[in-house]
Amino acid sequence: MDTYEEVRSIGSGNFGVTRLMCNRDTGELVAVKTIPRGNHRINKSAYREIINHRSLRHPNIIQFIEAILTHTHLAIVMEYASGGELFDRIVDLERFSEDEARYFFQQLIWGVSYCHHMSSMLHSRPKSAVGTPAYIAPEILNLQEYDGKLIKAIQYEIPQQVHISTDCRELISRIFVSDPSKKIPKSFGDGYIDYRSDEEEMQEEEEGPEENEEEEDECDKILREVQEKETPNMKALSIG
Ligand SMILES: Nc1ncnc2c1ncn2[C@@H]1O[C@H](COP(=O)(O)OP(=O)(O)OP(=O)(O)O)[C@@H](O)[C@H]1O
Repeated sequence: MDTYEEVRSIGSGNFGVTRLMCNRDTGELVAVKTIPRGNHRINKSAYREIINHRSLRHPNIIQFIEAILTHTHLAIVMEYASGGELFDRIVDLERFSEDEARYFFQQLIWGVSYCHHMSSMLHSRPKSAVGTPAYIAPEILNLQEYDGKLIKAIQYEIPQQVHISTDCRELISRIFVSDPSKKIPKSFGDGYIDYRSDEEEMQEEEEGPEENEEEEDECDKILREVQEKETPNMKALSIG
């Protein structure tokens, strides 16, 4: 079961570390996210991530490959995106042309649209209240507390020296609005983005996700499946 060998570390997130690894049998490069086990809340989030991720198949979404359970960690093996961080690319180039920005934006919208479309079949909906502050929707950020202060108003401004088309300006002005009812309409993004009211979504965040029996069963099922393949320790992944 010594299938994957570490090549290097790629990055870390809120729950664990992601490494570039090589499948010894096929030579395929994969990304493996390892999450320490033990914390019930993290375990649940990780299982839900597996349940949702493995149901997705789309060219603009990283493909789930498999999950491996060890005594200490849960490892999610997935397709490796070799292009690096979009943010770093923008920083390196200093700025994108509108055509380049459109190229990436379109892919993002396709991926997100697909997730929203699939969310009716998945066991939890895409959430916007977690993650990196810079990427959080304004209405969610408005409610956050930083350094003990509650942020009540956010103003976005496009600097004078940035020249963008009227269409692009219009698009941005309709995305960065804190009133969900004034946001870009449903028809945007192939017509099937679920622009469920963010207030509804925030309320759900506050109350906590719905715990339904079906979801619990699914978590148990995944856990059992993963446990059947349980490997004794992280050596099975040849880390470090
Ligand atoms: N499949 C992948 N291919 C290439 N790089 C990846 C892949 N998955 C993750 N990474 C890199 O590893 C970093 C950490 O990923 P991880 O999924 O742990 O956290 P995150 O998505 O940044 O945040 P969060 O913990 O909120 O999910 C990412 O920022 C990215 O640079």
